[in-house]
Amino acid sequence: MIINPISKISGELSVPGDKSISHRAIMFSSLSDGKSIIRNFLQGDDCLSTIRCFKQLGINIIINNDVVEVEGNGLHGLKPSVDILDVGNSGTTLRLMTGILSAQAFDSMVTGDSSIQKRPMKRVMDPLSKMGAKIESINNNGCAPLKITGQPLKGITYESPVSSAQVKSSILLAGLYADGKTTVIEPAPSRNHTEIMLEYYGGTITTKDLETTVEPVNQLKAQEIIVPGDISSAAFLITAALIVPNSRILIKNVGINPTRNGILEVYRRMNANIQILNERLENGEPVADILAETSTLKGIVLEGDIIPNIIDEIPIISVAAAYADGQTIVKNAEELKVKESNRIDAMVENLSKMNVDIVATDDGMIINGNNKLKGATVESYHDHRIAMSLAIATLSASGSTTINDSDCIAISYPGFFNDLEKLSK
Ligand SMILES: O=C(O)C1=C[C@@H](OP(=O)(O)O)[C@@H](O)[C@H](O)C1
Ligand SMILES: C=C(OP(=O)(O)O)C(=O)O
Repeated sequence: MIINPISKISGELSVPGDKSISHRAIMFSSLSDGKSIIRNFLQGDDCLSTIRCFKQLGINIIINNDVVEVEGNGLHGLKPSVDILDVGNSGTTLRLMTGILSAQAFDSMVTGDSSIQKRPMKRVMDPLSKMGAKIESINNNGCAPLKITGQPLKGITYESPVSSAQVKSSILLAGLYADGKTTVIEPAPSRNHTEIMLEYYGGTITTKDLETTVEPVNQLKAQEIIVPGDISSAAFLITAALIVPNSRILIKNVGINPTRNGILEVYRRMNANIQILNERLENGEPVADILAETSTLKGIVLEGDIIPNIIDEIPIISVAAAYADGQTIVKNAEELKVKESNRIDAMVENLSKMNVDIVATDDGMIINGNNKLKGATVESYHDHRIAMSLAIATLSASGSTTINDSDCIAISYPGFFNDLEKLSK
C-alpha cells in the first residue's frame, strides 16, 4: 500500500465496533439461553475468528452485515469440535476461549497463525491449572497449539503478575464453571468489558479496587447488545486530525469506558484540541462523540498504571510524539513485546526509517520530537496497529510511504483506508 501526505482531514464518521466487546458478545451469547442480537459487530478478521470457533463448537450464528444473531446453547451446551479450533491472529480469542474450554466435558485442540504460536500462553495456563484445568502446550514451549482436556474446576484467588484483561477474563470465564468463587487480583486495572457484559447477561461479579470476584452460575440469559465504536480504531483518526494542519473531525459513538480511554487523557496532557461530546451509557458501556482538531502537541512521560489502559494505542501515540515539541518517554510497556509483533522494535525501526529520532529502551521507547518526517518503505510485520500507525505518520510527512504487508489492517479495522479517504476529500 502506498500512502501520500494530505493537506487536511475533515468531516464526520463512525468507526467500526469495538473489537474487545465484539469478541465477548459472541462468547457470552453462545453460553446464554436464547437468541442474542449483536448490533454494530466488528467484522474484522479477529472477531470473525471467534465466530468461526464458536460455530465449530456447535453454536448457530448468523451474520447480516454488522448485525449478528447468536442462538445460545446455555453454559453446558457447547459441543466438541471435530476439527482443530483456529483462532487466526487473535490473542483475545485464544486466551478467553481457553478459559471456557478448560471447564467443558470434552477435549479440544486450539491453534492459530504463526504470530499466535509465539504468544505466551503460560500466563493463562498457570492460573487455569491451579483451578484444576489440564492444558498441554503441544510443542512444550508455553504457546499454542494447545490440547485442553476438559475438567471440573475449583474456585481460586489468583494474584496475576501482569495487568492483562485477557488473563483476567480467561480466569473469570473458567470461574463461571468452578465449584466456588474465583478472584483475580491485578497489579493495575485492565479493561473491564468482561465484567460489564457478564453482569448484563445475568452473572454475578464484583470489583473492589484491583480485585474482581466472579461466582459460578447456572444460567446466562440472551441479550441485545449494541457494540460501541472502537476507541483503539478511533485513536488513528484522532491522531491524524491532531498532526495534519487545518483538520477538524467528529467521530460519533465511540466507547469511552474509563479502563480504555487513557488515550484521551494522554492527548489532553500533550496539549491536544479534543472535546468529548454527548456522553451516554449503552449496555452499561459509556459512549460519546469525539471532536479532534489540529494541535500543537508537546512531549510527555508515560508510565505506571496508565500503560495497560493505552496498551494498544502506544504505537500511534509514538507517532503523535514524533510530531510533538520536546521529548516523550514511554516506560513500563514491556507487554508491547508480546503482541502481534514486538511493537517497540517495530515502531522504532520503522519511524527511524522515516527520519524520526527514536530509540528503544528495555521497557518502552524515547522519542525526541520536532522531527521532519520523510516517506520510506516500511514493514507492518503483519501487525494491524503497526500498519495503521505508519499510514497516519505519513499524512504529515514529505514524500510517499510504501507499507509492506498492509492487508493485516483488516484484523481490526477493515474500512480504514476508505474512512481515511472520505475524511481527506
Ligand atoms: O481483552 C482484550 O480484549 C484485549 C486485551 C489486551 O491484551 P492483554 O490482555 O494481553 O493486555 C489488548 O492488547 C488486546 O488488544 C485486547
Ligand atoms: C493485541 C491485540 O489483539 P489480540 O491480543 O487479541 O491479538 C490488538 O488488537 O492490538
